[in-house]
Amino acid sequence: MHVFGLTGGIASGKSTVTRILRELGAEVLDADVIAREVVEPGTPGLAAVAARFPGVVGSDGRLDRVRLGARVFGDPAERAALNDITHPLVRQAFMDKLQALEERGVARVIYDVPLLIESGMHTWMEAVAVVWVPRAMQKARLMSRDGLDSDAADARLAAQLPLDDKRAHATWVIDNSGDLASTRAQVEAMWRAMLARG
Ligand SMILES: CC(C)(COP(=O)(O)OP(=O)(O)OC[C@H]1O[C@@H](n2cnc3c(N)ncnc32)[C@H](O)[C@@H]1O)[C@@H](O)C(=O)NCCC(=O)NCCS
Ligand SMILES: Nc1ncnc2c1ncn2[C@@H]1O[C@H](COP(=O)(O)OP(=O)(O)OP(=O)(O)O)[C@@H](O)[C@H]1O
Repeated sequence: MHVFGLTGGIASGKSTVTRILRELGAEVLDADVIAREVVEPGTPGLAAVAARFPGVVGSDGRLDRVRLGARVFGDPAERAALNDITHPLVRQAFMDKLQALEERGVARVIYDVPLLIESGMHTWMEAVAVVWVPRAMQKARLMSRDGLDSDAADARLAAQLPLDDKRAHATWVIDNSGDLASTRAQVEAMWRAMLARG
């Protein structure tokens, strides 16, 4: 099975690229979705997060993501503590899903991971796609999509390697600074290249 990594930065356009890939018939696994599954109510993941970060589970038994985000995005040590809990769980769940897809005979899988390069997981991938935009555009899209002020956007951007550094690891760079038609054309070319690998 071919396993390709897809990454970018917050609000760089990974979801947009993923949507196009799925339309083309690609099987895409999303680390943000898996990261939510491993902290669903009743999971060992949520128990571990709750033990390390008191007060982040609401009265409904669900993770209060806004409160936890406020604790970790501006604080590298707290973020590292959260990553130490969640990342091994996300990795294991990804491996389980990959195995299930392999058993179904799926030939290629794309794994969408915001922190692919920060976590070193890009080295497991056959090839890597980076969804890139200039930093000022990334910040503007982040502020407008999530309703963040400038400081909150900067805190989230500072929690990730800059896109200009990530693109150095890319087999394919998708430049998402143009219109959606331009992005679509690049994604279609990349998908053809993935198919051509057999
Ligand atoms: C801190 C949490 C609760 C904030 O939740 P929220 O709903 O606001 O954001 P969401 O999960 O949708 O993430 C949005 C984006 O934030 C960035 N991000 C998320 N977690 C991290 C992190 N630990 N470090 C740096 N950036 C991160 C990613 O670009 C992600 O796409 C949540 O992101 C979380 O539990 N993070 C830890 C798990 C993780 O590392 N996930 C990333 C994929 S492995
Ligand atoms: N080519 C484009 N032109 C204009 N706006 C765009 C383009 N691509 C994405 N956007 C907008 O930018 C924002 C970020 O895009 P998207 O949600 O796809 O990013 P993402 O990388 O998946 O972000 P995250 O990892 O934070 O979920 C969205 O509001 C989206 O509608």
